[in-house]
Amino acid sequence: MRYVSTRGSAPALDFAGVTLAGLAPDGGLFVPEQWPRFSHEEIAALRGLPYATLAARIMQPFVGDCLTPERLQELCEEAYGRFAHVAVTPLTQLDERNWLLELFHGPTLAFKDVALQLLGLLFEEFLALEDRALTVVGATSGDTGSAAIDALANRDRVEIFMLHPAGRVSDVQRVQMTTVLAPNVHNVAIDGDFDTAQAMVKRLFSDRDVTSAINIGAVNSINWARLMAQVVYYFAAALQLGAPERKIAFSVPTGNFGDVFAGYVAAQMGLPIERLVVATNINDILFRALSDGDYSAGTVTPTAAPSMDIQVSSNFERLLFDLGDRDGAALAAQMAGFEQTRAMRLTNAQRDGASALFCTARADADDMAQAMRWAWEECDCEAIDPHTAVGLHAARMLEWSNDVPVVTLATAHPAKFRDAVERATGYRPSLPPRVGDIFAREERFTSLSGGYEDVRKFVLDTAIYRA
Ligand SMILES: Cc1ncc(COP(=O)(O)O)c(C=O)c1O
Ligand SMILES: N[C@@H](CCOP(=O)(O)O)C(=O)O
Repeated sequence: MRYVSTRGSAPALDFAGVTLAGLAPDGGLFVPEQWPRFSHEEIAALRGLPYATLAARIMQPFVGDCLTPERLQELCEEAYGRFAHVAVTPLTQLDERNWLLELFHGPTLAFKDVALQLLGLLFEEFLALEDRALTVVGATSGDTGSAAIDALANRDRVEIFMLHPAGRVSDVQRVQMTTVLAPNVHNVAIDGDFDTAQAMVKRLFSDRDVTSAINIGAVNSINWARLMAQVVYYFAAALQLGAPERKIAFSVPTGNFGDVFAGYVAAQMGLPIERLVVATNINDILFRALSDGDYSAGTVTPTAAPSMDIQVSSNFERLLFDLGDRDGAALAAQMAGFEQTRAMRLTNAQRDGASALFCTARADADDMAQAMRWAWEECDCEAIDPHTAVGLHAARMLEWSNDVPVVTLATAHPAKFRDAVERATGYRPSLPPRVGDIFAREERFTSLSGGYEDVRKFVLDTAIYRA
């Protein structure tokens, strides 16, 4: 399998190449040259497999000959062996139509662990083969940071700089990152929001002084391997609910458009998906883009679902590329316009293509609180976090044909956002024992307030590994 850039002018790479490269050198995002496709019979044959085996089967066509099937299976067993639930991503039924897909049984309590536990192992594998080291630079609104740090702390040949927006992550998210004192972990709090941090990270990838000094890599959903691993749980859930004989809908709390794009990939691979609901909070650029073609970034408003406080949704570019006849030059021009003005209109082809599979809904603070209360009061004391609540609100307000099960992705453990859950329901979820005594530990991070130049200097001065 080869991978091409959404902006059309970077050389194609294999799976190991894109895993280590992160962002394409032309500023685009890597996507597979074509979508692998499973037949109805091949999908039916996946039913009942243990999660790690299912993961290896779904991912093998993307990995190609960069890993043998046996080695991929071993890595999946190691990555998913750390999850606290034997099913890895279990389903819970809420009522006759609604289900939750619990994606928070990994070490850091959010769906990011599903991909990042594997990505840490893939880095180690490919870096050893190539005998080199990687300096990962990432941006987080809270969950990617904790999951990536857990996955990479103390690993050989890799170090991580993680930028989080100061004061805009939950207390649990912050200490999950800042109490990891491993020498290869560098936490940075920046002045600004997640979009500012993500823009800095992308800029570092195109800064010649940086790329000639360090081998820069990515753990954000910029990195194709992140999305590939997230495709698996769409299959896992749909197979349990009757696929491929039955169509399933998914409601996905969305910020950077990575998780829901993984659902789109599952559909391209042949999984019968009725609809993908792009559920946003009031930072609603995707809601506006999908409902009336207006992709323009406003300012970020802090909400009770801080991980989705995003206005520039990185992976939307991957969808626009696929819906626009994969014309990299045209998309490069469209994205350059967006980067200058922070606004763009979707073309008719992009809008029509998106509406065939996606629909969208938006949740404000009351909607989120009501969804958390509904789950708690009407569904046998089911505590859900505010991000999941955005998805559940959308799942419940949209109209569905009779026999379609609707699966809301439960993207974080309620204890990660226990203040918001308590405000809505009166119940304060406790942190599971696997998180340990994080509030008793020493915190360490560097605060940088001077913008891009400060961050760049810090990375160059601090990096352990050199290109
Ligand atoms: C808990 C949680 N839910 C939902 C999202 C949104 O996912 P995505 O950015 O892949 O759209 C995030 C952040 O990515 C998150 O951390
Ligand atoms: N919500 C994310 C934002 C970064 O998204 P990513 O999926 O591109 O890594 C976070 O928790 O950091």
